[in-house]
Amino acid sequence: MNGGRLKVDALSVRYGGVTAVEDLSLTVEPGTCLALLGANGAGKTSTLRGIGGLESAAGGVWLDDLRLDNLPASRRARAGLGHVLEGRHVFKSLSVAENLRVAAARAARRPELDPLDLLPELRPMERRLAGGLSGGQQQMLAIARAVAGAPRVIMLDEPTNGLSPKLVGRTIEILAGLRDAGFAVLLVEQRVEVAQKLEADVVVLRHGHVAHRVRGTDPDLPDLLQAAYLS
Ligand SMILES: Nc1ncnc2c1ncn2[C@@H]1O[C@H](COP(=O)(O)OP(=O)(O)OP(=O)(O)O)[C@@H](O)[C@H]1O
Repeated sequence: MNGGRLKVDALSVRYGGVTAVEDLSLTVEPGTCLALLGANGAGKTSTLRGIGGLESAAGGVWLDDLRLDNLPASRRARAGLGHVLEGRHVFKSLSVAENLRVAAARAARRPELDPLDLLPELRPMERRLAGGLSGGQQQMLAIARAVAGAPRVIMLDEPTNGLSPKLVGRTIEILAGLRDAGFAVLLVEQRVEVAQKLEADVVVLRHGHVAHRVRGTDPDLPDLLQAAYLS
């Protein structure tokens, strides 16, 4: 079984005097997708970074019964919290295959899902340097690296950012594949269509607070988002 339940209780993230996220609680069940939507600066990235241990945060974070919030980021990752950071983090001077090997070497167990089965388009590129791949291909590799790390929950920060419409569609398929493989998927997005097509649970953030909790399939979602973006 790939997935685990991610539970976040009363998360707050502050940068000096700036409160980026306050009192945010959410749960992502295995085999489901939750999308955090909201305007620029609403606190989406800070939420993922707080959960992942990349920013200091108050509040509780659990993966099933294991409490993570007192662990450093590396231990959270080994416990099964995968994190695809904003901006295609890959080792540019290593090949695709080496990128995957490094990620697998850090993992606490073997992944049940072979990343190249999820992303077969990377197979012909295994020997190429990651730095020579297109932006979209690097984004696919970043997702593959997270899967190679044998996660149980996968967090992704704007995985469709800067992609062509065709690759946005492919990314949605890949995210659906992760969800259907049983992972709990926590996604930060700017594109409402991604949440809609994935039939995700949606949390709309506004100024670091939850403005709405709706289903991605809710026909009111675009209007709610517009109101949240304008206020
Ligand atoms: N390292 C930092 N230092 C100080 N303030 C920060 C830092 N990172 C983010 N912030 C502030 O925290 C708030 C939330 O930022 P965050 O990046 O989490 O929002 P976001 O919803 O992900 O935005 P975007 O869609 O633009 O990426 C903003 O006011 C931002 O200016």
